[in-house]
Amino acid sequence: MNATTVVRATAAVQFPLHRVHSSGDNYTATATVATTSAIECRNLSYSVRTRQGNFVPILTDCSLSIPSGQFWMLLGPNGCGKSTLLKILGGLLNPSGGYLHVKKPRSFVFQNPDHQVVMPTVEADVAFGLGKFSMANDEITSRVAKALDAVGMHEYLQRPIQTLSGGQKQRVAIAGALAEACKVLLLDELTSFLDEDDQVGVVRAVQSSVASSKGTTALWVTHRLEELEYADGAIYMEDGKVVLQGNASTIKNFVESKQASYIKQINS
Ligand SMILES: Nc1ncnc2c1ncn2[C@@H]1O[C@H](COP(=O)(O)OP(=O)(O)OP(=O)(O)O)[C@@H](O)[C@H]1O
Repeated sequence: MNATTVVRATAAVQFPLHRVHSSGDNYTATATVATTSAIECRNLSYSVRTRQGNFVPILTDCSLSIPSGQFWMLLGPNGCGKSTLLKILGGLLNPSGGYLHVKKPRSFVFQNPDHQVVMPTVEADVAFGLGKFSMANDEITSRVAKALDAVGMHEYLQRPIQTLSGGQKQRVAIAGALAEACKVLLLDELTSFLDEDDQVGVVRAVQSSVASSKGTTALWVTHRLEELEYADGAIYMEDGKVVLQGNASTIKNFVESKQASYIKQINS
């Protein structure tokens, strides 16, 4: 059964979740849970093994649920585990334990667009990922046009990649993921190398792409509280754990009050 089709048709459906065994990379489906979420984690953990053979926990007991068709943000202090969690959601790392469900296809957009935008022109780059599907040229042209339109880059179709700004390259990378009709878009601190105009442009491009899509869900890692105004919801992490998830204003208030009490503490 195609999970995405079911989500569009009904409210509460069953998705297979995966039980992850700590000893290896094999995922064995052992449980099902009723959910309409695009992303669902239960008690997810991730450890790394040191040279001495000890396991160091990076993520502990992380549980979260992100509804389909929404734009969410993942926040927390440096080193709390945001990128690690995002990589697990993107299938780039295997968790050590817990339950995980992520709708597919899913795409990961990296912090540095030069690692992802590889073709000579904008058009060729956005079409690049479609090469793996057997798709008619008309369909490729139409998907590339729609994806570039969604990120406000349609007029750059024939532009050589090396003439683009950092923010424009980020948008081309996002368009590549949208052209492949990804259901989940995972974006790792895209705005950290951009100037203020580009930061706002990229976050708005993701917000409008999600809003105009048929059920694409985006999770955006950021340090910038001001970006929360574009989000439907957010997750706050500390020390490898999910501390809170909720609507964007709840998370903003929570982080601001933490910051205020920290400042009060160091000034006292
Ligand atoms: N392979 C690894 N070996 C050892 N430690 C690791 C490894 N991968 C991640 N870590 C540690 O796990 C913690 C979480 O890292 P991660 O990059 O996920 O944090 P982050 O919240 O994304 O940080 P930042 O906001 O600074 O980018 C850090 O302390 C990091 O040093």
